[in-house]
Amino acid sequence: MVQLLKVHGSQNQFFILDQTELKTKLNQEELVALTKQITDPAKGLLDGADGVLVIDHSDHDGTLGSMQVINTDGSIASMCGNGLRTVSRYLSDKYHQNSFKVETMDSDLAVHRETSLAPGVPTFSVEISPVTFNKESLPFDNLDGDTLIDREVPAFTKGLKFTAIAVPNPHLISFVSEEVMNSDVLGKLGKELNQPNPYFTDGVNVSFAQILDHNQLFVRTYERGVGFTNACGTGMSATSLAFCLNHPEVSDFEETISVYNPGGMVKTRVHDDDGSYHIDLIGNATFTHKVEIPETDLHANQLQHAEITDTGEQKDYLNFVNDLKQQEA
Ligand SMILES: N[C@@H](CCC[C@H](N)C(=O)O)C(=O)O
Repeated sequence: MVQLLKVHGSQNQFFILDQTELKTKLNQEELVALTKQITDPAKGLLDGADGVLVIDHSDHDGTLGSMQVINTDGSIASMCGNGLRTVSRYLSDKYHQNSFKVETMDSDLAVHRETSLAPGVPTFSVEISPVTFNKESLPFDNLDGDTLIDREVPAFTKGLKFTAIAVPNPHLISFVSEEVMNSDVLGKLGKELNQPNPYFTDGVNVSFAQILDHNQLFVRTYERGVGFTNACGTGMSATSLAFCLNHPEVSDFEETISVYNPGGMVKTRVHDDDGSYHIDLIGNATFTHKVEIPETDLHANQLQHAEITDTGEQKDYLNFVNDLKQQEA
């Protein structure tokens, strides 16, 4: 039997598969097929998820393992902030270390265990970097200029300003009113830019943000390869950077920013090292279920013999979210 975990960061949900625990690792084709099946709300397990996080060995200095991110549609993402927190907890528990690095597609990122956000809510801080703005790294095309920072793009939506940032996965961000946040604009734009289109040929994660107060945001994201999610960690990190750059009167580099999202709340801290940026993303790493499954079934993409155990952790997470709502009221 092999153990998978169902996990979430701000209720952005994933299954974790540790390839190092298998007799025979799943090949890339098997991983993609498993992801499409297990994350499907109808055909998968536990109402599906937003992707699969695949852990493997890493031989890089200071790392305890590597993480590959597979979106629910089978596309591969270079990074996942909420996912990295849960992978960090998994590796931290497995190797009894609280501060280390995790190899991701583009870089080895520093992570560490943090003081819990609330009782029973394990919390991790992860580094979000490298950060770039140039059109080649996102990539984008057919928009004026080599970067897109706080500019109107009428082809996207009239009257809104957009900022494009790679962290290193691609994000398009707009600061909007409450009315626009509650409209169907984000859903329509997210869908348009994640089907064949002349602007973001590889698709893009689209986030709308509302400024709530000094160093306080609400962010909602339509994710590439997934659709609407409860939260997107890299999206909230990129949005925090756009907040510091575009709205300096209500935000501070190096200070804690509270980022509320439909799945809860995270904290970010944006660092400016002489124009080179990186972000700390701090939030929950919750394991909701353990899934035991025969290894042969995993290779054959058959899920009917999976045995599921509830960890009981979600109760504490929901208490944390309820406390946030009470503080708001
Ligand atoms: N939910 C993630 C981002 C996952 C990848 C994204 N959909 C992409 O394709 O870039 C996060 O928490 O960062």
